[in-house]
Amino acid sequence: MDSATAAAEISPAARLAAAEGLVAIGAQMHAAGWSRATSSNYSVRLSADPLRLLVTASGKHKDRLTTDDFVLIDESGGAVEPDALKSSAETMLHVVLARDAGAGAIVHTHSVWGTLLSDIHGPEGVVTLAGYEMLKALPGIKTHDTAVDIAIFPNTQDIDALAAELSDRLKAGDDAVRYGFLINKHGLYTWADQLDSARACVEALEFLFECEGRRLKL
Ligand SMILES: CSC[C@@H](O)[C@@H](O)C(=O)COP(=O)(O)O
Ligand SMILES: [Zn+2]
Repeated sequence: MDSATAAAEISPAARLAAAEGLVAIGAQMHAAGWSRATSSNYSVRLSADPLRLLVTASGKHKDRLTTDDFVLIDESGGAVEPDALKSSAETMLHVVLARDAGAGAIVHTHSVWGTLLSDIHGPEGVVTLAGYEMLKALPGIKTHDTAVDIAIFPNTQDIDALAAELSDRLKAGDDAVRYGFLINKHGLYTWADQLDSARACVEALEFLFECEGRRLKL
């Protein structure tokens, strides 16, 4: 067995722990109203080199995930194991985030406030979140006295094209894709080194989207 093959072998215990964490995230995101009607996808990176990600299978209700509802994928977005379920339609976004942003866990949500804000600010291609204490829940932010740009990409069913555009912006060090990004009238992607930290990022960003949305309404 060569070293790459050996490194690609994922221990059943690590895979099960990741799946259990993702099942719990699904229940939480659904309960919050951010993953309704089979929307959303989530992943955990189990190996960086070679890349191995455990990603949700496509079309699953996120409040009823089981540890069998995940697919182990490689750097091409293909399933590693035979007879695997079909992985998320948005698998390539997870691959790019794990590869080019160094994400250890990725969470995609479809909240009402994120969807509305992505529409309202869609023409500018960015929504700016400024001055909120909750910004300190994002990695590395130590004060409310700051502003975070969240990029808004046009929605598309061509996920390979979106993944390529995202990759270019991550490699260019674009600040608007540092903490997450929105897709127009679609939803949020955010990530962190661990699933628990990614959960904090989702909760913070969704809170901030709701603040911005309600502020506009008021
Ligand atoms: C229910 S529509 C949402 C989908 O089109 C997609 O955006 C999504 O988030 C879930 O797709 P999936 O293939 O199940 O990962
Ligand atoms: Zn989606």
